[in-house]
Amino acid sequence: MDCVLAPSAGTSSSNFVELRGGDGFRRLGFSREELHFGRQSRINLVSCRNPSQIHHRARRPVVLLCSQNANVAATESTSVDTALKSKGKELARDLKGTCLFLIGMMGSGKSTVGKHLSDALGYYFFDSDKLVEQAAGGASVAQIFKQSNEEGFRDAESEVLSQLSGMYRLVVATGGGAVVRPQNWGYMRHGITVYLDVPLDALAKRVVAAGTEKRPLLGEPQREFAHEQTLARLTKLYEERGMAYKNADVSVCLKMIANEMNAKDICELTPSIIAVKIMERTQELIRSQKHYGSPRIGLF
Ligand SMILES: Nc1ncnc2c1ncn2[C@@H]1O[C@H](COP(=O)(O)OP(=O)(O)O)[C@@H](O)[C@H]1O
Ligand SMILES: O=C(O)C1=C[C@@H](OP(=O)(O)O)[C@@H](O)[C@H](O)C1
Repeated sequence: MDCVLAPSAGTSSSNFVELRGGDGFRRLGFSREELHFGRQSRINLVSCRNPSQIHHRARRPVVLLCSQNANVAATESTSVDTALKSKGKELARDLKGTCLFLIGMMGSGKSTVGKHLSDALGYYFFDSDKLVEQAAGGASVAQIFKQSNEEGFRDAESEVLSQLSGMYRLVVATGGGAVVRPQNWGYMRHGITVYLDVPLDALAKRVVAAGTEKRPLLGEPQREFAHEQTLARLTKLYEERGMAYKNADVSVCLKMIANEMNAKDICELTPSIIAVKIMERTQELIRSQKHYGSPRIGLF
């Protein structure tokens, strides 16, 4: 189904989110309650059938894929699938609608793992880069960097995170650099932040394989030195941001998981396995916080 995240027509003070399917809003039957918006949120759900009526500082409405029902490839073993489902049900009960914000370096798997996670939890999945692109009228992240510099991209990213922070039952894949702005932590702290800690060498392999053109901060490496040059860029970025990632509520270190599972390499850790590990660690956090009393769980 498509999801439109956009401010309300004609006013700048109140925003809204609309979920709609190909057959229209009503048919899918989403209600304010089903979308689980916070009462204090600036975002109000309204029913609007014509997104072209929506204006926001002359930007087009944000249209994104909301992949709660997306087909996550069913290529993994039944036991992992079973663990994913049962852990998902358990954790969803504990979370009480609290959102999960995935943070980590480019290529750490925030989007890939996030979709499995949202599927297991029965949550909606949002990719903040995609929202930023939609807000910019469909321009790619690379184009936005060119047109508005990194600062312009970061402003749009903060705006998206600000809007998402008022919602419930979301898994959000943030951009790798979202952690550098303190204000973004204020937004993400409405939910639980989960750091995907992946070795830099593996990140370099993944992003080179996926193509670096979608990630402008990696530049344009020469083909024959793509791995080395990308690794060098990632290492520099990590030196600048590594400490920020450590602020996450939950850290999932792939090397540690591989050790625990006696896996030879982190390559053996499929997105589903990682999603299960994230849910286990998040459940531990919630259960320990219940003991001390957490202001962030159970708002919903
Ligand atoms: N657990 C994994 N094992 C192998 N490849 C992965 C894994 N997670 C992600 N990838 C791959 O790495 C690349 C980057 O993943 P992506 O989810 O886009 O990362 P991010 O959203 O953190 O930038 C993609 O090509 C994806 O298929
Ligand atoms: O690390 C970063 O600063 C960035 C990461 C990218 O997202 P991914 O982490 O999804 O690749 C994207 O937001 C942009 O290219 C900047």
